[in-house]
Amino acid sequence: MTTDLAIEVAGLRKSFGELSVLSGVEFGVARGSVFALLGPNGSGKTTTVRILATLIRADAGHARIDGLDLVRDRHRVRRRISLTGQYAAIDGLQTGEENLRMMARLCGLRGGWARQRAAELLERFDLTGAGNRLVRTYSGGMRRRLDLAASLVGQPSVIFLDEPTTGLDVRSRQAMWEVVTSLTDSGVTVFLTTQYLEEADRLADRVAVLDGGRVLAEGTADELKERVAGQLLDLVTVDSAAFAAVTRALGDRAVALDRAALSVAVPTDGTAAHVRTLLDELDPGRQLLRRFSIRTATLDDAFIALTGHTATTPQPEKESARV
Ligand SMILES: Nc1ncnc2c1ncn2[C@@H]1O[C@H](COP(=O)(O)OP(=O)(O)OP(=O)(O)O)[C@@H](O)[C@H]1O
Repeated sequence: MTTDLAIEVAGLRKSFGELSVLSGVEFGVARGSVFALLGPNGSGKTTTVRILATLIRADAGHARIDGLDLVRDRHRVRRRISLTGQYAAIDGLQTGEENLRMMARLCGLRGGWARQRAAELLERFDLTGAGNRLVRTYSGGMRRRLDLAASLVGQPSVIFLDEPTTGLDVRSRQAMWEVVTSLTDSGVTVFLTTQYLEEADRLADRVAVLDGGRVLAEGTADELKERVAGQLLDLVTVDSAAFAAVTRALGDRAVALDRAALSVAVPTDGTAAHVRTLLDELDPGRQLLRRFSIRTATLDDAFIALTGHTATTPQPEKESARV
C-alpha cells in the first residue's frame, strides 16, 4: 500500500505487568519530515520507538511504516528503518572508516563500493579528518555522528533517533542538529524522541506531546505555542503570600508558575488595555506585584499548560512544585 505517511500509528497500547505505559497512542508522520515525540521521563517515548522499530510488540493497536504492517511485514519493515542511540554497533577498537566499511559490507556492498560509501558518509558527517583514528579516541559528539552515519549505510527510509543529544555539550548538540536537519534533504523521514523542548522546536516539522499514556496534543511547534496564547504577561510577585494571592486569582489562566522565583504568567493579547486590566484585577491595591514583562510563549509554556508539569521534572517532584 502506498501512502504519503511514512509512519501511521493507531490505538497503540502497551503495559509492562501492572504498569500501563501506552493507552491508545495515535499519530501520523509525513514522509520526508522530522517528527518529535516529546514527553517527560517515563512517559513511554522509548517504548513507542521500540515498538515502531519492531523490537517489542504492542498489546493492541496497529502501526505501519511505509504502508507496511509492523507485525505482518516485520522483515520488510526492518529493511526500511534504522534505529540509532540504542545500540553500541560501533566498535571503539576500529577506526571510523573501518566501522563504516564493515557496516557497508554487512549491507551487501563489496570492496570498492563499501569503501566509497564509507568515504561519502565520513565526508557528510564531517568526520573525514578523523576517519583513520580509533573510535575510542572520538568525543561524544563525534561518536553520535558516526553512529548516525552507520545507520545511514543501508539507506533506510525512516530513521529513529532516541534522545539523540542527551548528554552532549551545547556545541555538539548544535552540530547534531545540523546533521539531523540535513537528513531530510535526501527524503528520509526522521522520528526523534526528546525531552528538550528547544530541540523539538528547532528540528521538528511536527511535535506530539506524550503524557499519561496518550498523545495530549499534536501539531507544529507554533501551533502548540498558540494553544497557550501568542504572548504571555510574566508577573513577579513581592513575596510568597503575594504569589499565592495572585495565582489564586488567576486560577486556571495561570501558566509557567515558578514558586521559587515568585513568578507566574498569564496569556495576553499584548495590548496596553488588556495588560492594564489584568494588573488592576490581580493587584487592585498595587502591593502584590514587583515587576511585569511581556514575552512570546515558548514550547515549554505549551508543554506545562498541556501536561501540568515540565518535560524533565520527574513525577514526585512535580507534585511538590504544584501551587
Ligand atoms: N521492559 C520493561 N519492563 C518493565 N517496565 C518497563 C520496561 N520498559 C519500560 N518500562 C517502564 O515503562 C515506562 C516508560 O518507559 P520509557 O523508557 O518508554 O519512557 P521514556 O519516555 O522513554 O522515558 P525517558 O525519557 O526517561 O527515557 C517507565 O516507567 C519504565 O520504567
